[in-house]
Amino acid sequence: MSEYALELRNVRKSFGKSEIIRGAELAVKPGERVAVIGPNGAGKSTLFNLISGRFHPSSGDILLHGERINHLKPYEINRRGLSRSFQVSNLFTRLSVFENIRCAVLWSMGYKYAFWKFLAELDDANDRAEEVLEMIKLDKRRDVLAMNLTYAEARALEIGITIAGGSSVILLDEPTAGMSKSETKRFIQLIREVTEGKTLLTVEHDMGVVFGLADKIAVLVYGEVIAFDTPDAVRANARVQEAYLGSVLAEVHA
Ligand SMILES: Nc1ncnc2c1ncn2[C@@H]1O[C@H](COP(=O)(O)OP(=O)(O)OP(=O)(O)O)[C@@H](O)[C@H]1O
Repeated sequence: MSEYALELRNVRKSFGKSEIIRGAELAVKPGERVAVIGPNGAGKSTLFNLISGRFHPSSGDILLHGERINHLKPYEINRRGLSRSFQVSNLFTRLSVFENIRCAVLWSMGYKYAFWKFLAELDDANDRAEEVLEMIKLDKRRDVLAMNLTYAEARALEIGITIAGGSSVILLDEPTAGMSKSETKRFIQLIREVTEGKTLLTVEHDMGVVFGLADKIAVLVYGEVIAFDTPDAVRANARVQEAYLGSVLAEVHA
């Protein structure tokens, strides 16, 4: 077993002639919470798409628990224990909160339309769905249709769907985007709770969230990880100050 939950080794990705990811390196230990930050267009979303299998690297390796996942499809990577947050628009809006979670649980159990298997597993799926509802604090909203949730509740449901299958590596793309300050604060706490003991990667622009949530920060600039360290070390890193964080921190302080 590898020492790392997730590893990127000299990962490159080009679209046509433009190289967007240029030799990215990252080694995340099990249980670490990592925020990926960087200027607009640095390649953060592309990196997430590479890790979750939506894109394949042009070269280099991506390893999940020591196993190469470069050429696997998203669902194959998911089956190996990596789960990426779906956007709110991917919720089943006409299903209840409970049913949304149960779908995610059944999917993770490998339910493949076999009715006998479905019946045998339904009790387990129901129990797990109830457990997840409590974790995301939507148990009192269990029968509400997803389309009738508030924005923050819908984002909590999205997190619930992401963690429902028990994946050990979780990718969240700007989990607090669009939330008010007080919602954001509560949500950071929720994310901390539901990802306890798991490996977490987030893409984040909000520095309050980054410093509130992350054990480590990966700074991506022009498709390269120029720093990967604790928040304090990254804050003090001259190269990061120069390339990115200096201006962002000045803004935050202002
Ligand atoms: N499928 C694609 N085909 C061509 N170019 C792409 C594709 N996906 C992303 N790019 C380009 O890659 C670059 C990096 O985009 P990406 O969305 O990964 O950056 P980002 O760091 O997530 O940016 P932001 O912070 O603004 O969301 C951009 O110049 C973008 O136009």
